[in-house]
Amino acid sequence: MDPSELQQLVVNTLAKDSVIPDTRKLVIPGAKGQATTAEDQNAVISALASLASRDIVSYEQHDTFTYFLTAEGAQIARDGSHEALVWAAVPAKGSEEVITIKQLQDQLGQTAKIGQGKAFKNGWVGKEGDKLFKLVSTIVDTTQEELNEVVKSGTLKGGEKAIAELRKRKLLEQKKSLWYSVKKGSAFTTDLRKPETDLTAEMLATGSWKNSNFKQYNFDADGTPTNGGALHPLMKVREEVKGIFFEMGFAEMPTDAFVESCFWNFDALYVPQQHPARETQDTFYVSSPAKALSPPKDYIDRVSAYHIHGSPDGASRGYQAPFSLDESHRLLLRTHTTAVSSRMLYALAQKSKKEGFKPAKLFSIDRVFRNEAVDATHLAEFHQVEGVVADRGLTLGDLIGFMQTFFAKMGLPNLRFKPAYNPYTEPSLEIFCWHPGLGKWVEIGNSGMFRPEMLEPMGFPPDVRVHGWGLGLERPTMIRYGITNIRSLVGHKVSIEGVEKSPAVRF
Ligand SMILES: N[C@@H](Cc1ccccc1)C(=O)O
Repeated sequence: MDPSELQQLVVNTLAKDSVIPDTRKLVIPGAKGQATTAEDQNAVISALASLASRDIVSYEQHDTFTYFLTAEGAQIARDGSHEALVWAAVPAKGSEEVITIKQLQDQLGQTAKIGQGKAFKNGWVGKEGDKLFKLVSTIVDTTQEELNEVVKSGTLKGGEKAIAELRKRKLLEQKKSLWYSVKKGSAFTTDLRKPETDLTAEMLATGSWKNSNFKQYNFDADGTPTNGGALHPLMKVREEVKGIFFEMGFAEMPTDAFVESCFWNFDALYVPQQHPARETQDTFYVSSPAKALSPPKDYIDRVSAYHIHGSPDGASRGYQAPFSLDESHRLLLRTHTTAVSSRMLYALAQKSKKEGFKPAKLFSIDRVFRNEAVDATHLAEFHQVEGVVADRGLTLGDLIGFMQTFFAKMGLPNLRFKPAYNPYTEPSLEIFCWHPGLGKWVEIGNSGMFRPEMLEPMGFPPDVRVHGWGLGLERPTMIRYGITNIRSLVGHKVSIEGVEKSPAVRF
């Protein structure tokens, strides 16, 4: 039967009778008698499930065991039980006819063997010597009757014990079958047309809207996700960090030049030309173009003099090592954002010569490059956050105070500092924060007071001090999002879906 016809039959029956106590009794118009068989219940349940999903009906499932005959059972139902066949084969008492056990076995074979015992036990058959005779003139073959009842009704009125007995004798087999009782649902209707979801121009024109069944609005439905762009988690954290800098009165430095000269990346920062960090294992050098544009001549001369001899007043002795202009003009991928700070501080110093010194608070957040072995926590390119403050008479206390405020705003109120070495700062401090998740102090950044050997050649007034700090963007982001392998944050293994679903960050 067609599934939609079956659905219609169900609702029509409910409209008439208000309940269907047993779906096995559903009557199909035109067909006679019991309409749906045990097998039909599969079609019934799919029709009911579909109606119930629209609240048109509700139903309950029930189960019943039905029974059918084995081949031997079917034979007995037709011919009679073995014991009845034995009884039928032996003569009445006192008859002329005589049959011995042996003759009975020749005549009935297996049946004689199986049936004899029961025929004796039932008191149907007796024995004189080896001759058999009937003890009663009529018998009731219960086994045959029961089996025929099963054929007719699928079960036995005699109940479980009788059924168990027949199953033990392997005359019956049992099958579990399901059936259902059905009631009207909260949205009961006999109109099963699929509800319309759109009101069309055609419906209005033809007037068919008047008789249409419209689907209800579902105000609880989730909207379709919008197909817009999504910010990468790193960029979300960057926005938050930027917010902190702006809140603290910092201006953003331009960080668009990934390629820098050795001069701005190292020399201007008083990093000795013989420093191991300049070696190719740490720095990506650029081969083409081979040479950077020259920085202002007087400035490079002063930088060179400080590198070789130190300050004119003798307070610094410099590195007492050669300074190569060729080395200065090499190009590289910047290894830290302090390359940007050096350009900006130089520009600030030039401006103060003309206009007088004005304090400055500058920050940058952008990409840097290091020729490092890539592993779960290191990439060859990553992001640095850097803050630089220039003012008259700044002290180490100002730097520490600034960092405490800054990191507290990032949700890291617990800081510790450890003396460290940077060629361009003295003193230098490594920054550690307490990581409650890991239960230990983790290093998050590096900081210090920029050296006079760096600031004096730039041309700052002598009492101007500059301090700064830098940190990676990746580590706080990974901690924030619970990411343990950096390659699931950056690179070709990043899941776009993960990026789209990553929540916004609020420190
Ligand atoms: N440039 C340093 C960070 C730093 C910035 C400013 C001052 C001191 C240190 C680094 O790469 O780790």
